[in-house]
Amino acid sequence: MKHGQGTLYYPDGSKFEGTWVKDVREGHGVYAYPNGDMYEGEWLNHMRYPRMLTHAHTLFTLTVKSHDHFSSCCGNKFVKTPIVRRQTVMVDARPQQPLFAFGVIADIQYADIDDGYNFQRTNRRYYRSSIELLRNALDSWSKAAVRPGFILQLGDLIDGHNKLLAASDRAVDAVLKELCSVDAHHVWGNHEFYNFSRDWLLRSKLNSTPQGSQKEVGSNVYAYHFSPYPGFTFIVLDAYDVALLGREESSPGYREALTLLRRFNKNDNLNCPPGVGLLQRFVMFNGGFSKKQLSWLDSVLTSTDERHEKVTIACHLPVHPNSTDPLCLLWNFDEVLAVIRSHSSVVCFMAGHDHDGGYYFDEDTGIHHVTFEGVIETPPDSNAFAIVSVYEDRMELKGSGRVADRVFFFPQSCRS
Ligand SMILES: Nc1ccn([C@@H]2O[C@H](COP(=O)(O)OP(=O)(O)OC[C@H](O)CO)[C@@H](O)[C@H]2O)c(=O)n1
Repeated sequence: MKHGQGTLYYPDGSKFEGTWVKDVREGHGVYAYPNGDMYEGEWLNHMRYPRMLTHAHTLFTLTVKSHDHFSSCCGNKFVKTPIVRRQTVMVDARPQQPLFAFGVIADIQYADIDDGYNFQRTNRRYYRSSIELLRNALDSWSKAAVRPGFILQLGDLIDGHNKLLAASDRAVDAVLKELCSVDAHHVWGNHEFYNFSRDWLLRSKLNSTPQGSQKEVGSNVYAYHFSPYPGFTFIVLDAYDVALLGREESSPGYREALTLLRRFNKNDNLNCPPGVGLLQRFVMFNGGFSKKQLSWLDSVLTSTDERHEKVTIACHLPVHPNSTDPLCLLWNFDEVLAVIRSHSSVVCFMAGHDHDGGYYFDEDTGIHHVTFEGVIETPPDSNAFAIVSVYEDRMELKGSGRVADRVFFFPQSCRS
């Protein structure tokens, strides 16, 4: 057990040098990240306390007791130092400032065409005004007290109708022009593949993979992770890794997808859902993850667990059956749920695709599954976007228009 003063070297190259209480970072310490960033300050329950104050009336105190010494180590790098001390940590009791904030928006599906309807003709689609709603979202984000450091764009940026009108390039340029003032992380949805080939997308501005992590999962899978703030990781997943959309008919991914789809869907039109319940997900406009991507996700989460980070996953397709209409569920949702359930660091799974939105809190794991309402089915006098303010212990999602406000407290498992 790590207890007292010592240094822990993490497998990814980061290190924490400071005080431990029963395997938990508590008291004073320095965390050095592999990229050279460092944080020196107070720690409590594994988390940083950057809001140390000097104004007595705003403080309450927490007493951290340290005693004994280290008796185990990671590798052979621990310094075994006997230590007995009591430390008082002062914590700000005033309303807190978020550590950082980010914006979220889903299914803009812009096209310069008149309004239409979804396939079932139950919901109106506002193709032309969706770009106006994006402008309103950008305006709101730019005026936020803590401006979003980045935007999660959850896929289906432009609508498939553009392809039929030979307007794909024009439409995507128009929307990306609006987004040029922000750092957008783009997720790919089915409408990306109606408009563009996977090769084109990988070479385009819709590939927001940060430099350096390009080849992590393999050149043909669009998945990456980034850390906008120490202790927080975001993972972008490729929901059309195993799919008919965007894969060459001769490719293994296409053949694997066709075999899977044909097993469950006997309809001539593979976009027509088979059966009822969860079987409905086996349609051509959905997709799934390859073993390769799942194993990459597993390895990223092993690393974030070890660092006691909080992870948010962004993906076009929802993966929890209680957070979406089953028609919109990822094909192998059960396999990805098994992976994220086997780790402690995931706090939130954000998706789009189901324009009606959805939400489910998985009590077993403490993971919040949020499916964002689609801009495309949002009337021009409303909107569908969010700003998420991130604190040490929670994320506060402030929704606009059809998106509801929510608070996601981080599960104890990623705090200890
Ligand atoms: N029963 C159905 C449903 C759809 N199709 C065809 O499938 C393609 C994709 O449908 P679409 O509604 O455009 O996909 P979105 O990603 O915009 O929306 C997903 C969810 O439905 C939103 O709630 C399209 O070509 C449809 O015509 C079908 O054949 N049979």
